[in-house]
Amino acid sequence: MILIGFMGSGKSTVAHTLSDKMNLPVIDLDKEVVRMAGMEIREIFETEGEAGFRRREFEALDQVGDSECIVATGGGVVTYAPSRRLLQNMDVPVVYLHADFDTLYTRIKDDSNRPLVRSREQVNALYEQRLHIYRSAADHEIDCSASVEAVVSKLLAISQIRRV
Ligand SMILES: Nc1ncnc2c1ncn2[C@@H]1O[C@H](COP(=O)(O)OP(=O)(O)O)[C@@H](O)[C@H]1O
Ligand SMILES: O=C(O)C1=C[C@@H](OP(=O)(O)O)[C@@H](O)[C@H](O)C1
Ligand SMILES: [Mg+2]
Repeated sequence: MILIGFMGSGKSTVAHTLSDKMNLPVIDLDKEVVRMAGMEIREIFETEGEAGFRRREFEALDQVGDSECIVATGGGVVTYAPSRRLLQNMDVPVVYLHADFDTLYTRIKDDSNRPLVRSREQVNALYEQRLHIYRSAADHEIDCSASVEAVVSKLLAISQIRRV
């Protein structure tokens, strides 16, 4: 299962709970990029720009291949066409974690680890730009403004559907 959605939708958090329940490993693409680059995300953005980060994120996604796991993507993975194509070609459900902007912004506004979290207006513009891309890239959409446990239950239900 591949989790997509805006920053703060809980992809990294719920991937871990889901992995415990499904007994599958987690791949958090941000962590893979950091590991493969030997640099923090902020450092990659500073030295290589967002374009460099997207290429590294693509390489990390490409390495997932067909391994059975829970993938927590970074919120911008869908903005890079080669990564979108990879997502499309992976034979696992892609789930979009959706919430309204205020819910997400409250979760991320004080976290300095995300270079694209700038002013509220800038982050809101990014959210508006990306909404339709998430929807067109996903097989399923769930509301992630509920508790982590509730979100995980919905994801478990989706994983059951696809197994039949
Ligand atoms: N369902 C939820 N309800 C409340 N807070 C959440 C929920 N999911 C995630 N969070 C919190 O939001 C922040 C961002 O979560 P994270 O998993 O890093 O999101 P993402 O990987 O999608 O950017 C974290 O502080 C996390 O604890
Ligand atoms: O939305 C984005 O462009 C980004 C989201 C981040 O991941 P999370 O969605 O896990 O915060 C991380 O990949 C990077 O800061 C860029
Ligand atoms: Mg994350």
